[in-house]
Amino acid sequence: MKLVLVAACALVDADRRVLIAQRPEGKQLAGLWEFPGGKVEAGERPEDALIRELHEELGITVKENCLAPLSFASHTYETFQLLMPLWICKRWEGLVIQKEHQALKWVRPNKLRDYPMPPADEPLIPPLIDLLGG
Ligand SMILES: Nc1nc2c([nH]c(=O)n2[C@@H]2O[C@H](COP(=O)(O)OP(=O)(O)OP(=O)(O)O)[C@@H](O)[C@H]2O)c(=O)[nH]1
Ligand SMILES: [Mg+2]
Repeated sequence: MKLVLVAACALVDADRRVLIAQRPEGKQLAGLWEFPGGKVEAGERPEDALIRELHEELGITVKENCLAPLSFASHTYETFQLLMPLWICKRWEGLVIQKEHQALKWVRPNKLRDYPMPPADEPLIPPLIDLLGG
């Protein structure tokens, strides 16, 4: 089965809330809430892919030394195997703006389960609660 590598990020604000974004209509898993990020292109470093996606999707500029690895998701979807490292980022340049998603929301980690997320994302919630204290 095809392995798809996706780089994703939990942006964390001063109140220890995490940014989630609602996937656009017409895309796979439309309407579900996800961590910003996207597919790593051929020959691209995952960190570069993430920095690129954060700029495309949210308009922010992130430096690589402001990305810390937190966990990863591995999930078997019907047509592909997803492998998705999740970085955490507390510092960036620019204001977060909604460019490609239906909506953006800052939520405390222990409230993430109130928002329907892709099935791959569930195991990423406990490490966020551990790190950020719920
Ligand atoms: N960004 C992101 N993708 C996720 C998450 N969870 C999850 O299963 N995925 C899956 O990972 C894949 C990457 O999705 P994506 O739509 O963000 O990719 P992309 O930004 O490169 O968009 P594009 O392929 O339309 O250009 C999708 O199949 C998506 O369903 C998540 O939390 N964040
Ligand atoms: Mg994306």
